[in-house]
Amino acid sequence: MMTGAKSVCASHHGALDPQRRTAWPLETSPHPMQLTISPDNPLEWIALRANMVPVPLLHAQIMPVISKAVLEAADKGVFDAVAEGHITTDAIAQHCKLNPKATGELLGLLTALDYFEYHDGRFTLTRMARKWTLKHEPESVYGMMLFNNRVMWPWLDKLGTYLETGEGIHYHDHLNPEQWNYYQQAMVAASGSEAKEFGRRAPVPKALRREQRTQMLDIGGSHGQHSVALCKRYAGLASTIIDLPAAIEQAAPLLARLGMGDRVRHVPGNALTDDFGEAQYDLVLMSSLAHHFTPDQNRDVARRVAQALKPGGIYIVNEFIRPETGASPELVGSSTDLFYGLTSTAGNYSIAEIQSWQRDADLRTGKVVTYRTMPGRAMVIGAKP
Ligand SMILES: C[S@@+](CC[C@H](N)C(=O)[O-])C[C@H]1O[C@@H](n2cnc3c(N)ncnc32)[C@H](O)[C@@H]1O
Repeated sequence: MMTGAKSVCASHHGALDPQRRTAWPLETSPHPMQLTISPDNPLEWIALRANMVPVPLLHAQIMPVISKAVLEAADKGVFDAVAEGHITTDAIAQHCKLNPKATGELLGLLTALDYFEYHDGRFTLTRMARKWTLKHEPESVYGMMLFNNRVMWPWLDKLGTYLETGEGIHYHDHLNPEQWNYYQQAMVAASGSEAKEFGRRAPVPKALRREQRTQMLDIGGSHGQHSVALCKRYAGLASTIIDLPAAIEQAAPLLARLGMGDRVRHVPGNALTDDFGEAQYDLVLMSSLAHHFTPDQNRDVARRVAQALKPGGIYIVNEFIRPETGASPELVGSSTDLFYGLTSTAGNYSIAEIQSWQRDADLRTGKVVTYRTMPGRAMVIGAKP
């Protein structure tokens, strides 16, 4: 049935569509991974093509409910309750201190969304839910769900004002310590699987393979997962993470549990004003921070990074990429663009824009690595001659 939430699904041509259980041939892929409305039969396909389906109703009525339901389920411990063996509606409601009728409604929606399977009055977690929603699973996005539910959700109310004024909320300026903690936990959750791919596929200067002692600077590096991934791959590499003091207060224990000791260390600072030094780093990474800065600020960061790089060193801007308006739809890049506008007044940038900051800093550009596990993200590389 196309008109249900079940039809609003992520499909990846080339992967298994989770709702339809259909393998799509790789070579038919016109776009990267997309959130789409996916008809279940030829009649629905025709109805969709004939514009008989009220698509905006799905966006306006179904999607907000889906998002909030998933966030509340995580926050109320519903996924973990099922993992711990509370598998009937009443047992889940009792364990999570929820109303049984309301819990039944929530579980129905989450089952339609493929978080649960349901047989004979019992719920079990699907493979997808087990990997991504549980509090203590290594790649879980639980931290992001908590942050989005407790800190970010009220920000969305301000989207109308942002659209009128163009002025975002600049959350880095006024989070309280508890919110900083949710934020840093969210960053761990958001970048856990990405950091693995970054560690495997990030282009590195030859020095990292050849020399015994090499240095990395990780600007806005927070939890340090990207630094750790590279340091595990290159035994001679050590990394300095510069981040805001309030972030480091919360991120320090998150980095400590990765067990890298002094090889990956935090230094409090401000990327907008600090001098990064002179010819001292082989590699500089700035991951998911350019979208909080204006073009001029990013150009200035690139200039100071270029100064701080050794000859042959590289600067990786790891970012969500803003798709050109009218290009193939890419929901991750375009929705995060609006979201970072709302939250920081800045937003995403195109690859060409990022490369222009690097070229203005006399770095050589050309290489761009897109992620296989995350649409809309790329490493944009500038190299110091
Ligand atoms: C979106 S998070 C990205 C974290 C990490 N690099 C990643 O990719 O997962 C942005 C980080 O930049 C930090 N940050 C924001 N403004 C900064 C500034 N002016 N100087 C240094 N760090 C900053 C934040 O505290 C936060 O830890």
